[in-house]
Amino acid sequence: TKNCDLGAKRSNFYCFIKERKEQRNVICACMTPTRNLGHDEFPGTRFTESSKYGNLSKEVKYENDSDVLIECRNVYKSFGEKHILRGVSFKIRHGEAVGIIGPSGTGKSTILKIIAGLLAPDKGAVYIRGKKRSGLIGDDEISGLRIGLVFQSAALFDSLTVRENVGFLLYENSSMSDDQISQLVTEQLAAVGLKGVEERLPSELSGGMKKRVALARSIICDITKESIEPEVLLYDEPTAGLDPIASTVVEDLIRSVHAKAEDALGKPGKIASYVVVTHQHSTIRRAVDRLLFLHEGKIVWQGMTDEFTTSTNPIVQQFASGSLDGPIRY
Ligand SMILES: Nc1ncnc2c1ncn2[C@@H]1O[C@H](COP(=O)(O)OP(=O)(O)OP(=O)(O)O)[C@@H](O)[C@H]1O
Repeated sequence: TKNCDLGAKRSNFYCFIKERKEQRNVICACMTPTRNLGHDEFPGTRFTESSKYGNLSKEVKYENDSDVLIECRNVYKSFGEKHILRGVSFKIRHGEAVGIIGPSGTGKSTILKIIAGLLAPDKGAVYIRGKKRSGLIGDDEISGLRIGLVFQSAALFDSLTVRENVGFLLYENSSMSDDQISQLVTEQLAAVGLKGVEERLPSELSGGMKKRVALARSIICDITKESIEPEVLLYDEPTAGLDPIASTVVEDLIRSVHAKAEDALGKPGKIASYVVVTHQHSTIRRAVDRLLFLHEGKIVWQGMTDEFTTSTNPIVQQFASGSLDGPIRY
């Protein structure tokens, strides 16, 4: 593939992009704003208790909702007879780094897809900056908040080079020249610690490198636009299948592209908030600040990361210890 005629390849590339229009929306989607937001300070918090697990579940209450970017309100989702989500409610605020944890098959990936607009809830709604989303993501819902979904598998296009994968949205959507896109791709790759891999195919990368390429693809944006919307990134098990050191690299990268941190080039990160679905304790400890525990279709516990290991909630204790004894049954 690398040696084929560039023109033909580029032409195939655009055909490919056209065919993959649905998938483009998977990578990054845009929605309409209702409020003017943009600070990193958190309002004061207090805790209230509520759930069928008695006084062991915490719900964080904030003084106001002016910094809420995404809200899931009473979301239900079934697949046939399987009732997966049964009234899931939570908010993602500007500046937050949130983890969603819970047993396998409880609907963590499903909730990310609903937030990203790839699946519609059966009941309940997703609010983007206070505005109820009417349907799935569409091309006409552009401006205000970008939502990127980084798949567990990295979901790179096998027949495209790293450069084409990372620049995918810009080749299709922006008025940037090829040279500009190329330069930006190189910069974004450097921001996730990758150099000299632009012309490689995904099959020539390790699992960890693929995840980093997927991350570069999710943070790239059209720099010629006058205003660039804040972005929320959704990571679906970003460290699954990686060795402990490669996991640490990815966890630090996730932190580094956050607006509160600096990327590998020392520039402030661009991601306003992010949500990570994970099973890995290292990712919970290193990459997120607040946790939501999904079980039996609902958020049954939420708290700060440091409360995860000290919680007396039997579900959290069982999950943290990996014990077979407890309320979670397989
Ligand atoms: N498109 C679909 N059609 C039918 N069933 C689905 C679909 N998507 C998900 N499911 C089912 O919904 C349940 C929840 O799936 P989901 O992938 O959201 O769980 P999860 O909590 O992310 O699991 P894991 O931790 O194992 O990745 C599973 O039983 C899955 O088989």
